[in-house]
Amino acid sequence: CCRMKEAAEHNMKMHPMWQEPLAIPGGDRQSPIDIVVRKSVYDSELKPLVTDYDPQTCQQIWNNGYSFLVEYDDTTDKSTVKGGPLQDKYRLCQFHFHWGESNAWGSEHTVDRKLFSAELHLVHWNSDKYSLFEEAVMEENGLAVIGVFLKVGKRHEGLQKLVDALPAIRHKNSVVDFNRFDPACLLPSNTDDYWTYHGSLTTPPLTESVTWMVMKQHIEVSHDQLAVFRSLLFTSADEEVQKGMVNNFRVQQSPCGRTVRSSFS
Ligand SMILES: Cc1cc(=S)c(O)co1
Ligand SMILES: [Zn+2]
Repeated sequence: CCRMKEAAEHNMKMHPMWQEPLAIPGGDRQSPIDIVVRKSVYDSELKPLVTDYDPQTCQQIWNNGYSFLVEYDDTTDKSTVKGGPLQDKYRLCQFHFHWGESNAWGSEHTVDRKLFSAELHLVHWNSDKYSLFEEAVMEENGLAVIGVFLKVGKRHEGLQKLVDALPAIRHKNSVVDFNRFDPACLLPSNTDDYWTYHGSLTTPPLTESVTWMVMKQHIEVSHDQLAVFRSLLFTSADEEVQKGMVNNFRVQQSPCGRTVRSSFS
């Protein structure tokens, strides 16, 4: 809608990270995209996703000036995803969200142009082939990101522990300890139905190393829970002008002829 475009344009001007760089590595498999359901291709070979998360590997939550990240210890294969379109096992390193200033928009991907209020990204890297995230992030099959749409409705009990930690990290570069959080509680009940395609990170360095798995089923969070996301700030405590952390989504990119496959018919 026009208000969303206005917000996105405002962001492009205000925050360097949302200004699209002139040269993008490769540039023909960027994310996010609109998922055109009638153009997606059912692939019966796609298996169910297998996530195996250990809440003990949860370490901290911090505001990186783009979003807030919940970081996991990825020095062992304790929290992983495999199956689905993936040939290898991928280690969870962090999850974060993208959201709008209004419930009317905020997601990065859309489904037949339908916008959701926010989008969760669970970021994993290929630990069968690489030894560090920093290495995997540069490689074609380096990352696997699970995307989950958030819709405003009933309160999400599992999310509340995370929401309660946000006031402590209002400013950019603030961090607090955060333990024993099981990210599986943020997944929809049905993780067998998803769309998958090859794309990129949606924030710099925008590298084209991501196998995306976008869940068909959304999760619900309450208006109040999302309002706490919007109480975060893009800016650090010492900056004279404080900017509310909202509309931290990237504008949609061209599919460039890519096919989105679905795990369901
Ligand atoms: C690694 C990474 C992935 C995504 S999708 C993001 O927004 C930021 O960082
Ligand atoms: Zn993201």
